[in-house]
Amino acid sequence: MEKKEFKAESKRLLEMMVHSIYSQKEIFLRELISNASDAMDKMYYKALTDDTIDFDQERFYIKISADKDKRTLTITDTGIGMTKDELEKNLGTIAESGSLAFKREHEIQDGHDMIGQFGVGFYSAFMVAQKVTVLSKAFGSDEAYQWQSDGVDGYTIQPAEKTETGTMVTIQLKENNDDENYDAFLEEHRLKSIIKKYSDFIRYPIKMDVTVWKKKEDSSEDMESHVEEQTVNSMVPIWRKNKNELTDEDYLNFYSEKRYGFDKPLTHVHIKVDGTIRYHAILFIPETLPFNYYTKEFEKGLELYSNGVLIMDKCPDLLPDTFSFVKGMVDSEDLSLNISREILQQDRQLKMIAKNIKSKIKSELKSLLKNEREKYETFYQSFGRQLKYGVYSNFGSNKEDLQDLLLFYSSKEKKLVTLEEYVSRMPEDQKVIYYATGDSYARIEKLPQTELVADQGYEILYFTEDIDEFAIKMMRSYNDKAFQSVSSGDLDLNPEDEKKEEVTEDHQALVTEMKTILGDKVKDVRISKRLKSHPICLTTEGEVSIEMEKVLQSMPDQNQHIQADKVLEINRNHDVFQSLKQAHESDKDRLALYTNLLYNQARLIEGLPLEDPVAFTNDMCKIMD
Ligand SMILES: Nc1ncnc2c1ncn2[C@@H]1O[C@H](COP(=O)(O)OP(=O)(O)OP(=O)(O)O)[C@@H](O)[C@H]1O
Repeated sequence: MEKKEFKAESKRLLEMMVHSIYSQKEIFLRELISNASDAMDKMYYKALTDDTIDFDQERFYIKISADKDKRTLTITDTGIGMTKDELEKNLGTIAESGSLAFKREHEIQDGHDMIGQFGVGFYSAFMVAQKVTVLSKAFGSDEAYQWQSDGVDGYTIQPAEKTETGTMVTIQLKENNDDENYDAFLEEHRLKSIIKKYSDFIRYPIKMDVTVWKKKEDSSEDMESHVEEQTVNSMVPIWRKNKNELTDEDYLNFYSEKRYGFDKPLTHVHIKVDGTIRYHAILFIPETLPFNYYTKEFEKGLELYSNGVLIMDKCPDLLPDTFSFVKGMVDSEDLSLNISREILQQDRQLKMIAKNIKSKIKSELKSLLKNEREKYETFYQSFGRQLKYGVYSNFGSNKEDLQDLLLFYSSKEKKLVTLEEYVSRMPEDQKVIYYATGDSYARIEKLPQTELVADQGYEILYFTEDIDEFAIKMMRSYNDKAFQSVSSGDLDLNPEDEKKEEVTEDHQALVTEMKTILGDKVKDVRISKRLKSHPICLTTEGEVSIEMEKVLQSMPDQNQHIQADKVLEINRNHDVFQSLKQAHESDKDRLALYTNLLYNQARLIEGLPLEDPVAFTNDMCKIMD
């Protein structure tokens, strides 16, 4: 059977390429600079095996020049150049990568810096060019050739003059239109910023003629400008340097140059991994919350580089949501890029890097907590809430990872403590970790429910953030010690005393009557086992606490109907109890008045709104009569 070859309509293919592969026009410059860098790398590799070649670093550079009158942009390199055949083969065939062939021929393993592999990057020039001219003289050849194309009707190759070995790519820009101002690619600052963004760490100098302003020599006020050639890229990426060569200031400068944030980072982690997957990374833990952190506008992610060339501004897959505050970058030689270098082909490598990064961040935070407590607390003020969300989200699947990073205010220590510190101080007879919730430390401090627990000598953790209790309910326990709210369930404080003071039938009749008066407002009315000097308090039964009810009711969705099952607890040792008893025996209206008043007072103590403020004030007036 005769086998036929596929045919491709090259014109259509080129058109598709130019218009559908890349999402941004400016990346044409990244592609041409990468080609120039590859061409110089090839000289370097040749020199490794050929003693007659002297690889003098000084001679290798890339020059970008713009001509505003002619509307051309030229990218010149002093690399290996191309012969007539190579021009034909590499630039005349889409998807032919001379660089990939070179790597194979010289048995260069992946990850040895050369960038090109797909054989398409060059054509991205046609996104901005109406005509591209390539003038090239190959290493070891006396002849130079000019390749030219308008990207539609094929290309021409003809002999040309060129003294130096290397390549000059000249782009004749398209005419400006309503959608695009192509002239912008001739502006010094635009060119500089594109180079800085994508090609800052190309290993060869990228030179440009730059306008510099300085004071005139004869006058102190007037300024004059002159043009000088400057290298605009940093060349050696800081992440490839050894940690001991770098100072804290270097990292700080990198943070602000990269505009990761306006604050100063609290700390950084510099990672070099040389295992199954190789990568470098610099991660920063910021000090302050970005202003848009809890809005839809905030995008998490790290910069992703492949061999020093920027691939993605913010790669979200590199950071777990819990650590979305981390800033920084990753550079890997082992990524499988897709043809546009905008997406990754495989996420297996990325997943491996992300997993590794997650554990590095965790251990950095742990060491900050252990060794630089003050710094950690600064961090925690900004991002503690995020860690608690991390404990709560995904059905608590990250709780083990995060529980030792949490801090809560302690009733005893009067400062933030870890759960480990709390548990290590627990007296032997204390079975559970006590906590109390409220709007502020001062308010919790005064909660009637905390009194007996504190009297017993037990420490109470104060929860003031809406997420606190949700996170803790997800954890359930820490080191086998369950969390216990001072406002719910049986506190099991004085089992001996309780036995002595059984609830009498009279007491039971009183609270049953009070429950009838309050109706559905409460689940129950009970004689309290947790009150000491206060007459009443509200506690809850079941999973939803009063603080959780407040949070759920403030949300604009279907959770508004969720309510805590409230229990009004009465202190039988308080004088008020005697008044209640008397009213129960002789004056049912008075009992109703007292019951409603006490219930409303208990709501106020919990920071709950009064259901009927007018009725409450009327009740107050009645008892003054
Ligand atoms: N400045 C240059 N000097 C020497 N050779 C070049 C130059 N620019 C392009 N080439 C040759 O042309 C080939 C095709 O370039 P092109 O940019 O289309 O693809 P690539 O760089 O190989 O791969 P990728 O699409 O991944 O960038 C290169 O592989 C290289 O052999």
